[in-house]
Amino acid sequence: MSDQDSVQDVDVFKNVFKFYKSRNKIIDLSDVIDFNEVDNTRHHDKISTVNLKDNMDKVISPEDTMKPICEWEAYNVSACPGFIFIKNPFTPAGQRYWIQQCLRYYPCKPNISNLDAHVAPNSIDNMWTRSSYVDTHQNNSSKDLIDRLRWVTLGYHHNWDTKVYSESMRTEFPPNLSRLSKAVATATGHDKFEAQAAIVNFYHMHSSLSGHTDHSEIHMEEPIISFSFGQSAIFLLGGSTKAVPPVPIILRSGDVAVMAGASRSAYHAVPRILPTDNCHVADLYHDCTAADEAFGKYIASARININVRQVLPPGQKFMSSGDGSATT
Ligand SMILES: O=C(O)CCC(=O)C(=O)O
Ligand SMILES: [Fe+2]
Repeated sequence: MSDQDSVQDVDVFKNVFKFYKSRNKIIDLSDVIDFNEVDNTRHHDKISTVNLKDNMDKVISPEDTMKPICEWEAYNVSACPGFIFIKNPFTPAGQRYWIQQCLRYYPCKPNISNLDAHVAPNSIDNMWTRSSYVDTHQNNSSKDLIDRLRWVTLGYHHNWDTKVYSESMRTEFPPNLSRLSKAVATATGHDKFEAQAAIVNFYHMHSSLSGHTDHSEIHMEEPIISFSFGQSAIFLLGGSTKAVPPVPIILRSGDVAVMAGASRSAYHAVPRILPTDNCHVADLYHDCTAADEAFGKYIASARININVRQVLPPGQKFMSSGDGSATT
C-alpha cells in the first residue's frame, strides 16, 4: 500500500462526515438507517431486532417517564457490534420531563457548563425562568443566555483539556438520571452499570460534533448510554479507526443509543442536525400549559443529547491517586 493509499484510508470517516455536514446541496439521506422505517427494504439487511430483558419491575419507568418495557423496540446494527438502538421508549410527558431537567435544573450549580467562564452562578441558576422563552414580555434585545448554553457536565466532570477525570472535580450525579440510565442498562443486559459521569450537549440547527472516541473512563467495559431529545440528528458510528466507513443513523426525539461492546470505543460524530420531519416534537407540546410550551419553543430549533458513562471499575467508589494518569 502506498503512502497515499493509507492517507485516503484514514480520511474515510472525515469524508463521510463532510458529506453529511455540507450545506451546499440537498442532502441525500438514502444511506441513512432510519429505525422509523424498519421495513424499508434498503436497510433491512443491515439491522436485527434485539430482545430486551423484561425482568426489571423495580427499576423500570424511572420518575414514571417510560413506556412499559414490553413496548420498547430495540435493534442492532450488523456493522457495529455491541451497538443497540432503542426507538423512543418515553411517554410524551416523560420526554417533557427530561427536556425540563436539562434546561431548568442540570445547568445549575454544582454542575459545570460552558457558561461558567462568562457569567455568575446565579445568572445561570435563573437563566431559564428569565429567558424570553418563559418571560414573553421581556424586550431584552441581547441573546438569551440559555441560547449560549452548549454543554453541561454531571458527576465526574469531563475535563475538556486533559480528558482526565479527577476526584476533586466530582459532584453528586443527579439521582433521577442515574435511575433512568440504570433502567436502560439493565434492559440491555448491563445490570451492574453505575452512572458516574455525563455530558449534556445542546445543539442548534447549524451545530455539529466531529469524529471522536470517548476513552477517558478508567473502566471501559460498561456502555455509554445516550438520550436524544428535540430536533433529529444524523449520527455516524464507525469503528476502531477512522479508516472504517461509518454507518449513518437518524436519532430522533426520545431515541436511546447504547454504545456497548466494540462500539463503546468506536469513532462517532454528529455531522448534522435535521429539522424534525414529522409531528414528533410538535406533538409533545400540543395542548400543554404555558410553562411547558416554553420548553417546546426552545426545542423547536434545538437538540439535547445526554450521554451517561460509568467511570470506575465495578465496586470502586472513588478514584485512587494513580487512576487519573492511567488514561490518556
Ligand atoms: O450528540 C450525540 O448524539 C453524541 C454526543 C457525543 O458523542 C459526546 O458528547 O461524546
Ligand atoms: Fe462521544
